[in-house]
Amino acid sequence: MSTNRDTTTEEAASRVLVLNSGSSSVKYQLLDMRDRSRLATGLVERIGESSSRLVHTPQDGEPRERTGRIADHDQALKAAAEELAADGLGLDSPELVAIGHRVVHGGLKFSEPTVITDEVLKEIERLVPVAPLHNPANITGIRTAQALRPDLPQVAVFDTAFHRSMPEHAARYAIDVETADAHRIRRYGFHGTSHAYVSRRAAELLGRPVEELNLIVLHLGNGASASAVAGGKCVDTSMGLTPLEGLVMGTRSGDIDPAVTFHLKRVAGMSADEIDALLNQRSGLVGLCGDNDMREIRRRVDEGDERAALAFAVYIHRLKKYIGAYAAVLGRVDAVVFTAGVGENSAPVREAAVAGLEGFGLAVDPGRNAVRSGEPRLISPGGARVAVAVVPTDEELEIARQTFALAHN
Ligand SMILES: Nc1ncnc2c1ncn2[C@@H]1O[C@H](COP(=O)(O)OP(=O)(O)O)[C@@H](O)[C@H]1O
Ligand SMILES: CC(=O)OP(=O)(O)O
Ligand SMILES: [Mg+2]
Repeated sequence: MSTNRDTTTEEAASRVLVLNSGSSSVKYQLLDMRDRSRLATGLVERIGESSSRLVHTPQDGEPRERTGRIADHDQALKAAAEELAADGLGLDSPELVAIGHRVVHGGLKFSEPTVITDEVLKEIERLVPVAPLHNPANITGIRTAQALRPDLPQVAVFDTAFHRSMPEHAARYAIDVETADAHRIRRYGFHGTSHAYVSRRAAELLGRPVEELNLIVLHLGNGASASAVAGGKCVDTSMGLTPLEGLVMGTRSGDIDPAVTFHLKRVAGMSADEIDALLNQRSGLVGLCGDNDMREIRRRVDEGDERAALAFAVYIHRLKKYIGAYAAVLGRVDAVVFTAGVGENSAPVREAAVAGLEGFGLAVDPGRNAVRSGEPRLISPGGARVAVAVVPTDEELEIARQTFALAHN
């Protein structure tokens, strides 16, 4: 009898809550892993400001909105828990099997999803200086979730994990080896959950095993990174020790001459913290033109705004350089894949990124590129040597999948 009941309970317990805590936002999703359906999704934005906003969307209902100051990530998560409870999906449910957390920096230790122990949490804390915008928020999310459900496994899924396969020559900076090793200075890479998921989905779209494919994946969100993926494994990626290196982003500079920092210190008298804030928060698209939303930038470009046009041109030029670099790293490219907010939605970015790269076998069909869809799709012309694709990312589903698999073992 009791065995039967246990089995039933185990079968019923199939829900995973996923938390993706960013510097000023929390995205959350409650998924039922039997059919991977989303029972509820939500977003808390502008945490810490007076204009905070929570939007909660139940599976079969209308979105509900709360406005007014949400002081920190702890309050944000508690507000999300209240919204879930209002739908009968409270965190006290016995059907919840685990909580999965996106953790941005996993350093050298973590290359797999990991059940969070005190020791694991200490290591995530130790890595705060190399992910100052992200790890502190991830830690608060973990602590609040632990307090709400101390009995449940809490699982960390690391942005860095997928990139641990990078060969040493791609992960090393060309600086003194002893200094680098003493301070664990190397290239870690981020957005790995997205790069891995999108690579697999791109292979499905192309109808070929991922093991046979060489892909360039362009994750263009507010943070942005490019990866060279050979046979499903990352061989190079544009972010480094921190998520500051590489592409031009919403507020981050991406690649600059490291001497710019000494120059700002010596000549402009700026402190390390001031330079950090400049490069992470007041650079990139926002630094170049005052806006970081690609929709707004394109609107301004279309109206003839010169600063927006320059920002767009700098963004595209950097993107092209990485496409070219990764074509060289891979030797042969089967597909270039666009993903994340900008990559999935901005036809002008995709068109401009590939323009002039016919010599690499790259082209975009204007009709296909103009299609708006939530589905993976090809945007290259029929018969093109290299496929160009749009593949929506789903970091939350991937985190849920990995969390569920680990909680069941
Ligand atoms: N329709 C659109 N056209 C162009 N850009 C868009 C569109 N929708 C969203 N974006 C861009 O996507 C960005 C957010 O991407 P997202 O992947 O959600 O970022 P993050 O996860 O880093 O917050 C926004 O800053 C905006 O520039
Ligand atoms: C690592 C990183 O840049 O993440 P996000 O794009 O969420 O800021
Ligand atoms: Mg993102």
